[in-house]
Amino acid sequence: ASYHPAYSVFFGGSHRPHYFRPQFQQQTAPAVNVFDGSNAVFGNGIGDTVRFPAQQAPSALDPSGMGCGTPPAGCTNSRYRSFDGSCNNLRNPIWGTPNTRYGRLLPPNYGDGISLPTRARSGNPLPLSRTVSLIMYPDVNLEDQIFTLNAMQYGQIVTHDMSMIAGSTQAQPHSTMCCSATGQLLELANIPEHCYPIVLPDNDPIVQQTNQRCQNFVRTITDRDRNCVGGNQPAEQLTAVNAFLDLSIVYGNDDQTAQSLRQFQGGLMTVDVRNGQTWPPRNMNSSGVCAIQDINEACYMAGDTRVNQNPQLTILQIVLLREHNRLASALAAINPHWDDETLFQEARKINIAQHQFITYYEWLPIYIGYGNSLKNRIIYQTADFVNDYDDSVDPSILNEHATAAFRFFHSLIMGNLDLVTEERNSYGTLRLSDWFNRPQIIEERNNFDDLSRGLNTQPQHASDQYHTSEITQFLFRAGQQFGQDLKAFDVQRNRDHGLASYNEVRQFCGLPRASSFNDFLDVISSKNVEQLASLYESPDDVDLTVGGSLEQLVPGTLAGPTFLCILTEQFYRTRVGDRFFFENGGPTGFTLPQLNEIRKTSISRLLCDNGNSVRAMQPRGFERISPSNAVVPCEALPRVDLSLWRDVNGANAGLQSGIQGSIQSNIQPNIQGGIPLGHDNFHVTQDFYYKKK
Ligand code: HEM
Repeated sequence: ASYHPAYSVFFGGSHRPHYFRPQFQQQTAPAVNVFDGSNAVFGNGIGDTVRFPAQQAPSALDPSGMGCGTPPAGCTNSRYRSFDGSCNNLRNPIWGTPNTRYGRLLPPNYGDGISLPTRARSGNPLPLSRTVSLIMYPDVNLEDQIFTLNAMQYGQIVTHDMSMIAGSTQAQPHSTMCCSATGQLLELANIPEHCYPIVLPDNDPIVQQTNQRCQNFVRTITDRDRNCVGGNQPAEQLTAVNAFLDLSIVYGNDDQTAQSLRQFQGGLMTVDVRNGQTWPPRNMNSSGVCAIQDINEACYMAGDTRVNQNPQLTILQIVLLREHNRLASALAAINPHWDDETLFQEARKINIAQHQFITYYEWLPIYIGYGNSLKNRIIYQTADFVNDYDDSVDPSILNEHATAAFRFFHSLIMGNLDLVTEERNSYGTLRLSDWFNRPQIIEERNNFDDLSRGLNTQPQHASDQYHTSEITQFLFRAGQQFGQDLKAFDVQRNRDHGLASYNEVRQFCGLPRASSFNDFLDVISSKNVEQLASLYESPDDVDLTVGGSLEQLVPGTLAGPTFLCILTEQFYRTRVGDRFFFENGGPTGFTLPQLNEIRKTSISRLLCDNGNSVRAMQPRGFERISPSNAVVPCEALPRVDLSLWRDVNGANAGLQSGIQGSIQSNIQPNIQGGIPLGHDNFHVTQDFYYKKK
């Protein structure tokens, strides 16, 4: 593929490798200092209380002065994360917490400048989102040649860990989307499910189903948004979950949920036992979260309300839940003197670290490229700590990321889920739309293991504009003939959130601004440019979700340049804005030997250790099985040696690792890279990417 020279500024051998940072920082809200230093009491050590004024100083960008979250009165300088993410940033303790605003790269583009969904520049309505979906996102079944369905599925785990629109189709209960002028959350009782009128010819089956119940919806949102922003500030949507990559999908986003999921014995999470296997506890209030047909069918409870959404998502949630209990039990055997709280928190800390390692080092390079990740300081080649925490970086999830760029990967979804034996024979398949919000199927027969192997065997759908009709015609059909259209939702959300246009973001990301549709030809095929010109009045009207999804992929990544720019920025912030990121040394971190054990983990080993009786996997589970990635017995895959967590002095585990960690972190960390990491995962991946380029 030929690329516009502008790309090389971003992704090629640039003289300015960290292109994103300075430019992005200008555009985003300046850090609001909670303290001026004089009244701050920073603790010197773990367990001290860090005090700060209960309310932040107002700023132009945050008229309420406190986002929408309720700031805690003080932070305990704990060695463990809070469940809601508060006090991760000690200067801005509500950064990244639930019910705070999404971040934004560019100012919103609301139809009325404040809160109405985006309109065409002429004032006319934009093409209907359902029409855009039908024309631009047809169902053409193309397989990814390299990556497995697990690369898609882990992506959904990552996104559920990072954000959820408050009030979305799946947020339970339907809560708020923005904050009042005084900074209070507005509770939105009795708002119907978040969906949109889609006015299309009456014979469109989805329209028939959804129009009726959505007819008053846009009006309600508009009134609410005006209230929320005091009438003169643009609305900002709220995310219902904490922004950190902290397995909140397993542990919950608040203390109450976390408590309800714990057994308070042996550090364990509560599980139900059936057929000799452990399963998440039953959700006694299945209405709205499950579409079960019989009250005896499973409907699970987890840290995230979306856990039941599709069988493969539920499998990964269960794997991560079982991993917690596996770790807690192993730690209890190694350190019999540890109490429930220490076992729970240490197991949680290891589980989160493994998840962060898999996400950043095994999964993310597939999506955003290995070289790009290295260059932008998102991953490092090192066997040392990486102390890159920056308390001026706001970890909030960007609206452009959650509502446009990251949703592009709905393209990777397959409409069928293969059941695969230990011999890697695919003997059957499940139709995705038969099993939305109906997880019982994974407890039947050998399905748990067969679907796990399917995840690592079946290819994902290619990253392109084509989408399975299982999500564009049959989403959540719950036994009906037709369901909803996820891509129509994606386009409509873009407008409801008033995202800056494709052309604006394109320019922001360093590509030339288009003044005619033909100017898009540098990155979009002529057929797609023609279709855009037939749908939209002006190149400035093209929705970010739509334009970005049509760009040719940057080699070695699964995204075009504009989405890649957004994704890269988000994953930078998610890492550098997390005081507890697993590679940081210091009092909240691991010892260096422990950290290098964490770096041995892999998605395949997780599936091996937490299946019912999975006996073999290929080493790189996100890559399809091949002679260079052949299935091997589980024991042959590297595993974290927990004996390094042996508490020799009988001291509290965290304190032990904290002391060692802080001593180690005095050694100048190697954050420039260069020391090869003794881990196979990305060596091969790296070769592959460079070859492909
Ligand atoms: C079978 C797989 C999947 C299904 C059925 C699914 C379905 C959905 C649904 C129903 C929504 C909410 C739509 C709305 O109300 O606006 C959503 C949101 C989203 N999805 Fe997916 N999805 C899947 C996989 C993925 C994957 C693989 C990714 C990325 C790698 C992804 C990224 C997102 C993002 C970023 C959002 C918005 C999150 C937010 O609310 O902030 N999804 N998805």
